[in-house]
Formats: sequence, structure tokens, C-alpha cells
Amino acid sequence: MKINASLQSLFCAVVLGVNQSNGFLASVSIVRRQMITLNAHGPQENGGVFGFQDRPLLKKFGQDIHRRVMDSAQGRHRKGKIGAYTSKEIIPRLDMQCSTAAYGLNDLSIASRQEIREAFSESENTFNSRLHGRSSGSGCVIIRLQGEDAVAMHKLVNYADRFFDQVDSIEGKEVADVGVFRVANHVYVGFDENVNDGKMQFLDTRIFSGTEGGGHNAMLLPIELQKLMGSASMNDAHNGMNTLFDIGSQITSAVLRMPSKSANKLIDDGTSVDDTTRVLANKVSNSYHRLIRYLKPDENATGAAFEPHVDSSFLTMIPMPKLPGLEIWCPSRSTTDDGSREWGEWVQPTLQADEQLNDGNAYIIVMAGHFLELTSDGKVPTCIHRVIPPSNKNTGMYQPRISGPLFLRPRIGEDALLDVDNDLKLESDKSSTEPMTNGLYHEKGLLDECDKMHLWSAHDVIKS
Ligand SMILES: O=C(O)CCC(=O)C(=O)O
Ligand SMILES: [Fe+2]
Repeated sequence: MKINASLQSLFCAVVLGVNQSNGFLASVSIVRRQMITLNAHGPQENGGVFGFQDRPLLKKFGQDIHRRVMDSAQGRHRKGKIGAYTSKEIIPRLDMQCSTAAYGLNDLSIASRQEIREAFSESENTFNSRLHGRSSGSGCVIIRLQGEDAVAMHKLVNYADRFFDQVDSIEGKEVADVGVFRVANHVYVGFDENVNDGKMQFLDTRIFSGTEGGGHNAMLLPIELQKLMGSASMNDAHNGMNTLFDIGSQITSAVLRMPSKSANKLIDDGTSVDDTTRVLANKVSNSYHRLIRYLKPDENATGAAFEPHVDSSFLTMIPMPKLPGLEIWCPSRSTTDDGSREWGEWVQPTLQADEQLNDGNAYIIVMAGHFLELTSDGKVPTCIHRVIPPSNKNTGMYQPRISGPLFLRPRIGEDALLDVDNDLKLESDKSSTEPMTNGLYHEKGLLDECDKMHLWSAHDVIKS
């Protein structure tokens, strides 16, 4: 990635010039940090540009997810047992590689589109139950990368560590002072050093696709990062994000059987689809990368550092952090004698016995967001997850947990309209033995209601 001086000054001009009333800036407003904080569930705003408040099934979809999150928060365990499920038993694992990778995994070990679909889909009573053991499926899968893809992931993880080292240094003060900028509705970048009453710190980074579309002109925002981290580090960060974007786009289009034209239209992979647009918001990715540092919990703190929630993404992809803490809700697939569902279990996604974080491979925790549940017509459950702080009884050397999720989201541009017949389930897989079931979370009529809708606008309805 080359960041040229004129591009930087263009962005600075845009930032500084928001109050001017020329057309280029008309749809952009950028607000300084004093007025905005990033909260643990993402920045909240009322209303939205697109306002589809009259979609009852979509609203119900959001309420159902909310109810599942509340149920999980009570943390009821299967048959009252704690730790009855293990990651190995119920969180599926796949080998993948970037579509551009030059290293060769043999075809047999790379997951097929059908295997990807199976791993993410729930399995109440279908043939893929072997993948989820006693769970009906959590929407979480661990992906293993090798070769150059693994190197790109390790560099992204090192970048995260270096960023927080820099924040703690004198120079880091500058980034802390930059704070959070609003670029457009739900579009923020910047550093918040005090999220959720000091429980954690967030750096949200987005890709500005540059004046000539994506590719070589793209740069990461906030631009102050460049000065703090240096261009080699920013290159590593951008490369790592591109690896995640590539894997995430492959997974999303496999799960939804999307043709590549639709994937390009709907999935924001950090590139711009419209080189000619003069609307700044369309040049800043809706997908974003977040660095999180969990701070030492209060002596008296109880409960989760990050409460149970789902993400507003197609997929959230986290290079396996060095320290544990993330827990996945794995609903049970069995029912009790009276026919009611047993609840489930919180499970930490872990490596298998013969794997280590430094074995040369890279491991990514991939979680389905609510957009994947929506567009898969309820076949893929959105992954409910939480983060448990390190035990505060352990008063020895405190090591803050660092995590770096990438949120792969729908595009925000007005062309990103969902065309159900043409975008979803088009790819006919004649040889497939997959039964066409509706899935546990299917809601009759929901996708019809969302046909021809600007997909990202569902965010407002689901959250409301
Ligand atoms: O810290 C983690 O690993 C997960 C963070 C998370 O769930 C989020 O940022 O939405
Ligand atoms: Fe999350």
C-alpha cells in the first residue's frame, strides 16, 4: 500500500472541510471525539438514512435474536452441567486458503463450498449433525490457514501488539487525542481509550479506497496511524485485513451460494465498486477492523467484560488471540421429555491437542453475524458470544488480552440492493446431497419482505 502525500492531504481537506456546502461533501459529516464514544455493541444512532421501519418480519427477526441473546446470558447449561461440551466436539474446523495464494494446499484439504455451508449451518435434525456434536450449531467455525496466508495473519497479530505498545508510549498520546470520527451513518473510525467504563479500548480502522477506486491507492483510516506505526506496519495490517476479507468473502458466498457478481455487489471487502463516486461515505468501507485491549478488571468486578451479543456483520473474523476469554454460545440440539429445548453451553474455541499458536499455521475464529442468518434464510445461526475477563483473583502480573476482529459487512452504497432470486441460492449444486430444509431459524416470508431492500438498512430495523 502506498500512501501518497496528495491523497493524505485530500482526506485531510475532506476532514477539515465538512462544513463547506459543496457537493462533494454534502453527505458527509464528521464529528469529533468529544461527542462520540465507541460502545461495546458498536456506535448507536437513532434512525437511518434508509429508514425501513415498516418491516414487521424483519423487526421480529431482530427481536428473536435479542431473546436468544438474553436466554444465553442466563447461561443455563445443558442438564445443569458445566463444561459438558468441548470446542473439539462442537466447533467445526476447516482448512482454507486465499483465492490469490501462491502456495499449494492440495485440493483435498481445502474445504469445498458445500463443506463450508455445512460447517456454518445449524443441524437440528439434518445430516450434518456430526459436525456439531450435541449442539445444533453455534455459527462459529475455526479456520486454519497455512503458508503465506498464515504469515499475513501473524503479521496482523504483531501489528495489534505493536499498536498498543505505541499507545502506551509518549507518541501514542497523539492517537489517543485523535479520538473517534463519524464518517457517515454508523461509519466511525478512531481510537477510544475508555470503552464501557474503562473495561476496554477500541481502535476502529476502515479502508479509504482512494481517489481511483481500490487497490494501490487504498489507505487505512484514521490517517494518524500511519505516523504512529510507520508504513511497513501499515502494510502488514492492510495485507492481513485483505487476507481476512478474501477468506470471509469466500465463506459468505459459499454459504449463500452467491454468484461472484452478487458477492461483489453486496459484500464490502474493503474495495470500492464505484470509482467515480464523489460521495466520501461510499469510499470508506462499511466493513472494519477493530483492535481491542481488555483492561485489568476492577477488584470487585463480576460478570463478562463484553456481555453476550451478536455482531452486525456477515462474518466476524478473529485471528486466534494469544489469551483466551472469548466464549461461544452453543445451543443444545436435544430436547427434554416435555419437548422443550435444552439450552446449551458457553464454549471457548480452542486449538486441538496437536496444534499451537506458533506452529507456523494461523487459526481464525469465524463467527456468523446477523446478516448471515438473515440472508441464509435462517439456516446459519448468528453466533452469540461474550468475553470473560481474566480471573481477578490472579493478582500476579496482569497481561491485558488483545483481540483483533474484522467485521465483514454488507456494502453501504445505494447499489447494494438485495435481489433474493438472483443473489441468493442461485448456484445449483446438482451433485449435492444436501437436503433443502428450512432451518431452525427460518421465518416464512422474511426474505420476501427483504427483497429489493438495501441490505445494510436492515441494521437499523434489527437493532431497533
Ligand atoms: O474480544 C474478542 O475476541 C471479541 C470481541 C467482540 O465480540 C466484538 O468486538 O464484537
Ligand atoms: Fe462481537
